[in-house]
Amino acid sequence: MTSTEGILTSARYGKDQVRVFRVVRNGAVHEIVEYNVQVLLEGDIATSYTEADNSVVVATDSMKNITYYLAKVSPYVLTPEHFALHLGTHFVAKYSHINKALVTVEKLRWSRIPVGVAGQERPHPHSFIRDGEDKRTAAVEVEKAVDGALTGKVTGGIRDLLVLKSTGSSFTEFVRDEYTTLVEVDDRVFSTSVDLSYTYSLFAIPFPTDAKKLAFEVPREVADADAVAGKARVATLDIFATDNSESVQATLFKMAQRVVAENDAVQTVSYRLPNKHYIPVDMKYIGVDNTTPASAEVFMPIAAPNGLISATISRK
Ligand SMILES: O=c1[nH]c(=O)c2[nH]c(=O)[nH]c2[nH]1
Repeated sequence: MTSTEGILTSARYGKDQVRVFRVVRNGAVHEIVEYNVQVLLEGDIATSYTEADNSVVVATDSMKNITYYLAKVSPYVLTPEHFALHLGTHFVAKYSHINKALVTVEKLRWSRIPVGVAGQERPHPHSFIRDGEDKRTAAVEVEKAVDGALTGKVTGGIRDLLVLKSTGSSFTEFVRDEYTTLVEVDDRVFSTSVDLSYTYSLFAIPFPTDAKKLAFEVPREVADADAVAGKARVATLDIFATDNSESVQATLFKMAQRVVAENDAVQTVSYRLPNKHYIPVDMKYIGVDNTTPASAEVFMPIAAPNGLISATISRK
């Protein structure tokens, strides 16, 4: 017997971890991207849950097929934000009962291999190296209003950007009370795995005149997504490396300020920074000093627990 004790209050479904590799051949010089794509749809799909009505279900297998098809035909495939927007727009334009598409694209690193003798290397036209485990991310929402008007919301970002500095970080003058055991340090190891996301302002998307033709043009609000992503990564690394950090919080704020300052299109910047602790090993038992900031040379990297510092900085 079907229970009527509960009601469906929200529903979305789709395909996760669609792995896509695309090569664009410009003569001998190839451009490549490797993506992990997630597509989730919302709309008039309640009966698929409540009445086993599959007539409203676009199969997640079809969503996977559409992802590969657009990877083949979209002129925007090389930029994660643009590809995600094209995909999202296609879903809501093609299926009248779908009113929201949430598409995330995670871009894996593949950089050109520098070839030649050391010091005089040149980027190879079609050979690449995974030069980092960090991923560029794009999260897009395309929403269709009841009158058919489309709006787009785009969030770009980075995740898993692992960094460490062996000095230029202190932590002092925090609350001291009966629970405090942490000692103040004017020099410490600072390591984090950067998780960054930044939002663009909401924009209108012209309704594709012929969904079959996949009509889509990149809105000007997100036209510079590649440049923004590049500047955000450089700013993050530059501030991390050069800031005389007084805390993860203070360094985070400087990073975010710079991303806002350098990118007119960016409205809010959020960082989530785990503080990956490195504890100086106590060697007093063997008569060796390794615990003061000046003497500490051997550290124990601690997997858990970690601090977790996050904040959102919004354009004034
Ligand atoms: O930069 C830091 N911020 C904190 O909030 C904190 N708390 C802590 O124990 N160590 C640190 N370091």
